[in-house]
Amino acid sequence: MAPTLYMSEISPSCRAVLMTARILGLTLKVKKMDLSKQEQFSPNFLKINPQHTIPTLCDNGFIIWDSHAIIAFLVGKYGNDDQLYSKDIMERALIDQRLHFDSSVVNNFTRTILNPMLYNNAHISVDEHRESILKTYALMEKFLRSYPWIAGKKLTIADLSLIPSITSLDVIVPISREDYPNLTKWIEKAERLPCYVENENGLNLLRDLLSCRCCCPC
Ligand SMILES: N[C@@H](CCC(=O)N[C@@H](CS)C(=O)NCC(=O)O)C(=O)O
Repeated sequence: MAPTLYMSEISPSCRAVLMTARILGLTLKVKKMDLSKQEQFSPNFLKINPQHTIPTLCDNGFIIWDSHAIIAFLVGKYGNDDQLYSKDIMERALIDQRLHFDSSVVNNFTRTILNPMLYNNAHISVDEHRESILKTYALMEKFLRSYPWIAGKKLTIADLSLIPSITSLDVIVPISREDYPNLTKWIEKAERLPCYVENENGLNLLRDLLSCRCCCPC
C-alpha cells in the first residue's frame, strides 16, 4: 500500500518530501491539510502526530514526521541505492550537517516569518529579518564554493531539503545574482531537475498568497 503523506504544497518541508518521492519514483497517497483552517489540531491528526506538524508520513502503520527524517527514511526504504544519502561515513556526515542547517536555520524562517504571515494574519516586518536571511544566503554561497551540489559532487537529500526552503525565502527576500552567484547557479540547476515540478507548484501558490497578503487591506 502506498504511504500516506499529510501535507500542504505551500509548506517547503512538504515540498521536500514530494520532490524526494518523485525522484524515487514512489507514489504517495496525499492527504491535503489546510493550516488556515487549523486542520492540524483535529483530534484525529493529533492522534497521529501530537506535535501537529506537516509533513507527516504514515507507511503501513509506521508514523514519522519532520521532513528531514521522512526523506532519509524514504531513501532508506524505497531507494535502489544510496546515491541520495550516502552510507560513506564522511559523506553522510556532511549531508547530515546540511540537513541540520536547513532544520535549524533556513527552514526556521518558515516558522518565524512565513507561517505567521500565512495563517495568523500577523504583520511581520521582513526588514527585521532581512539581515539574518542575507547571512543565511552568504553561508549557502560559501558552502557552494567547493561543490556543485550542497553536500558534494552529487545531488543528495540535503539539496532536496534546502531547495524548497531557500526558494521560499527568495520570495520574501530576493536572492541577488551578483551577490550570490553560486547560490543562483545551484537554484537554476535544481530548476532543471524533473522532480523540481513538485517544488514549483507550491512555490507559485506561496507567491500568490503572499502577494495577496501584501496588497489586500485585510
Ligand atoms: N522541521 C519540520 C517543520 C515542520 C513544520 O513546522 N511544519 C509547519 C508547516 S510548514 C506546520 O505543520 N505548522 C503547523 C503547526 O505547527 O501547528 C519539518 O521539516 O518537517
